[in-house]
Amino acid sequence: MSIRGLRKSFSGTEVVHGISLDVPRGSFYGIVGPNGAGKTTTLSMATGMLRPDGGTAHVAGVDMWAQPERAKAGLGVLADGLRTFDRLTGRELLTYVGLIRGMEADTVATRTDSLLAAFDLAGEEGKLVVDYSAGMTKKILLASALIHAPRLLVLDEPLEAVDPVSAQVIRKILTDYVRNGGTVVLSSHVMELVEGLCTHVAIIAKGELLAAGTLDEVRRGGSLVQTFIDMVGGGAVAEGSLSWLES
Ligand SMILES: Nc1ncnc2c1ncn2[C@@H]1O[C@H](COP(=O)(O)OP(=O)(O)OP(=O)(O)O)[C@@H](O)[C@H]1O
Repeated sequence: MSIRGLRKSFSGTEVVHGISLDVPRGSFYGIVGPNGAGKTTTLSMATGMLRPDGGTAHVAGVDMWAQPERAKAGLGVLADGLRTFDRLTGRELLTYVGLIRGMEADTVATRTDSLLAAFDLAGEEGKLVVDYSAGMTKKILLASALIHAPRLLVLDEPLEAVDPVSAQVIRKILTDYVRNGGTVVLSSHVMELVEGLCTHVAIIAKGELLAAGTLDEVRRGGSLVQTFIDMVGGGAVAEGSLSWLES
């Protein structure tokens, strides 16, 4: 994936100021940044969900906004807060997503079985997605992003609200996926996760790219948390400003 000069304004205020980033094929790319930095906005523009005000995004050489159908064919997306067809059961949702991707019904059925089992949702398959917990919803949406076997996965906060056992399962699925030639881009606030999983990392703050490269290039011998805090700046609470909280 390659993005060049992506910009976006909401109500006249620019929140992404021309971000460019190259994600090498086969990399596991972590995007980190403080709340409101512009990670979701940037990933939404790169994956064809939010029209940029300027700039371009290419997936496997295909221009996302000029040829969205072609660009999206090899892409799986887990968006943050995106609504889904939640009046379907987990099995129905996976079947629906597989069929609208143009896959054969037999293949959809086989992959649905294996995804429900892999994400430990097989026992819940009769439940409507609207009644799923936050972590279960994350898992079924991740399964939906995988059913057409994309070569690139873009995941916004894939482990948020997920229990430790499921998180371990998701980590293993993603690591195997990259080992077998896939490319993953994920945003996260959890530095340990990014340091443990990712080969590359980008730090975004206030709508700008502060650093990008391999994990070692970015953290330069230190920890990612320290690099992040040094670049983004600390968030000290002024002494006494919450004194009313003290008993
Ligand atoms: N639809 C919208 N309308 C108005 N402002 C928006 C909209 N979407 C995002 N913003 C603003 O754009 C900025 C960047 O938001 P974004 O969600 O991209 O940040 P983020 O880095 O993903 O944050 P977080 O880590 O908290 O999820 C924020 O100031 C946010 O309020």
